[in-house]
Amino acid sequence: MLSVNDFCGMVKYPIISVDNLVKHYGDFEAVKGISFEVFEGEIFGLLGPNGAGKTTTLEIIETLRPKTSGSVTVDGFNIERDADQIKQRIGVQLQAAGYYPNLNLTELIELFSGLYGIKVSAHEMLDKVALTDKAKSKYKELSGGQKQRFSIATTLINNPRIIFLDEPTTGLDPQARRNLWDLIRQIRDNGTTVVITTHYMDEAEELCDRIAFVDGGRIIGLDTPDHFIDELIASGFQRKKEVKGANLEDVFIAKTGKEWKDG
Ligand SMILES: Nc1ncnc2c1ncn2[C@@H]1O[C@H](COP(=O)(O)OP(=O)(O)OP(=O)(O)O)[C@@H](O)[C@H]1O
Repeated sequence: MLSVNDFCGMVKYPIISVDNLVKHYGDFEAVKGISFEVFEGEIFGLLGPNGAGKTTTLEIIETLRPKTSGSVTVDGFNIERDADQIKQRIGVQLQAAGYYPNLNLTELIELFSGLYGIKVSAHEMLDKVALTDKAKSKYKELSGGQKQRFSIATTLINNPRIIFLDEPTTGLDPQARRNLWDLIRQIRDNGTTVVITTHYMDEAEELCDRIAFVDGGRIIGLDTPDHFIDELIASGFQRKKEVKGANLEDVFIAKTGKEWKDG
């Protein structure tokens, strides 16, 4: 039966629930009892400085690292009891070091799909990330932006419900970053929930539907970027200097264009 909320389009299914999660590395408490939910179909950002505990939290949710205490469910499955079901439903961006140097992109996609025990069209996967013209290239021959796009393609092979991207735009130039944001939005719009970590404030503001600020192993705020900013302004905050309606990056993009420059 449909609820009133269904008619308003307001029903939000918590596809990830993290409750009082704690992680110790020896005597050091890296994650100090954090709780949050990620809703189906959103881009959710964990935003914070180096060492805040973002990657640790992500790896526990991905079932790649054991927790110390607390509970985590992913699409209704428990990270300890149902790790296999969770792995089938998620896509995780792999580290570059994991790619076989002598295989081309088509062969790598075929290899990964074989590991999942499924058959996908390598051309279709590369098309999703605008890399069909690099189908015969080796990973090491790609630019930074192309490498990131390829690694995002590998997260989509098993048609996951959720993908996890750990600092996906680090080291990219402005065009490549903006193009990657477009790609991530497109993935969200096609129905996949996206969880990203970043320490770039502009990236979180531009890309994320909701963000959790993580600092020293704790969540110190969770909201939409708009609400965070409105709340700060309502509290009387004013920038010291009037900010111009554009910045140097906008000038650069306007002068150089926004097409795939790295291809
Ligand atoms: N395997 C480990 N053994 C011991 N300490 C660790 C380990 N992994 C991470 N830490 C520590 O836990 C804390 C959180 O690390 P984590 O990588 O989760 O942070 P982060 O927010 O992802 O940072 P970054 O943005 O630098 O990736 C850091 O102080 C880090 O040194």
